[in-house]
Amino acid sequence: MAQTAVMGAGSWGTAFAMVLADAGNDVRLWGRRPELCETINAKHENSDYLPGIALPKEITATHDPAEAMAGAEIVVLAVPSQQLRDNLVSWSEHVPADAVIVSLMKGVELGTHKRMSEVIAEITGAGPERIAVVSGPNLAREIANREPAASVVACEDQGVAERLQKLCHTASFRPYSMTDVVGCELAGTAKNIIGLAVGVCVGLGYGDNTKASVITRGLAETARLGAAIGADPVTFMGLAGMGDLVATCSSPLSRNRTFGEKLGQGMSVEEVMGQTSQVAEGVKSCVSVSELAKLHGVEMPIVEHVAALIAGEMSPDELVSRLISRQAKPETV
Ligand SMILES: NC(=O)C1=CN([C@@H]2O[C@H](COP(=O)(O)OP(=O)(O)OC[C@H]3O[C@@H](n4cnc5c(N)ncnc54)[C@H](O)[C@@H]3O)[C@@H](O)[C@H]2O)C=CC1
Ligand SMILES: O=C(CO)COP(=O)(O)O
Repeated sequence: MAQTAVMGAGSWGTAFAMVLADAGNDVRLWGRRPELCETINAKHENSDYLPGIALPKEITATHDPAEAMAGAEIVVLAVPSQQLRDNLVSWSEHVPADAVIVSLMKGVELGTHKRMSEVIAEITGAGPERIAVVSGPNLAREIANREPAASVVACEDQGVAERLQKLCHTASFRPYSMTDVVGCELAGTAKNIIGLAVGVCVGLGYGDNTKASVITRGLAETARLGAAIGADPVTFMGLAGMGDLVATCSSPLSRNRTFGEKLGQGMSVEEVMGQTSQVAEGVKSCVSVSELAKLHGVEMPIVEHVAALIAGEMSPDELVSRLISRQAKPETV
């Protein structure tokens, strides 16, 4: 068992802190707002993000990053992807030199096109044997309700992945280990964008054939970019790929799918933003992933159309009709 720090007390940071505590670890949860930390410590509940869920007593919250990470063997990062860089710059002096840094985030940075593990390596100087990713079909509320689910722990060092796997294996959470960090991160990021597209179709009133078509072709274009950036193609068939895509695209709990659904119903991006208190990563990552694909000469039509929709360059109806009327071709990845 280990001393762990979870940096980010939103829905997934808190739910994953529960997983770590259930697995027998000591958990310090860093929260941005002191008053939320006080409530968590006093009431053992994160009333803002997971209301009604009793947190294990082993979780203590703090607003002080130095206190959160003091002596931590495992540092878990759970803030919105576009906010990671700024936070990590201010936290890096407190990250213990030998701690394994675990990303829960599912996004690609705007401007740099870097995956979160690349941002972590750049800012902390940690080598690949100290950087890991957890990703899979893990909607925070279901995990916090201790509904059974599987996930993937990826680290280039298989031994480190296996250690983390043991540290977060509980009676309801079953992690698998793997070494494909690139594939895991890309799959997690792209599924948010495909989830937005599926949500748009749901909002327009389309049914399961449409959803399944977008999911399947979404996975194909994700795997295409994966092949270009060095991912293992098998990852896209696994929990971080197909698994997470199905969970996100099927569930009303998904913020990305819900965001898309509201767009499909006719709301503007600004209107939906105004109603959304939690992060829908695909809204930003559609731009960075679309640019990354272009840099690698890879076509990602669904991602590109979602980026155009978010930029206000096309309507939900146009998104669907333009994708359907693309030139006919063989079904290849
Ligand atoms: N919620 C879920 O079901 C899952 C989320 N994820 C990923 O985990 C990451 C975190 O997501 P959630 O916890 O769900 O998001 P959230 O929106 O529920 O919470 C985000 C947390 O980051 C904090 N935050 C926001 N802006 C910040 C800033 N500028 N500086 C520092 N902290 C800031 C918020 O106060 C909050 O504590 C995302 O990349 C998401 O895609 C991954 C798997 C499941
Ligand atoms: O990543 C998730 C489930 O695995 C959560 O999806 P949303 O961010 O769309 O809610």
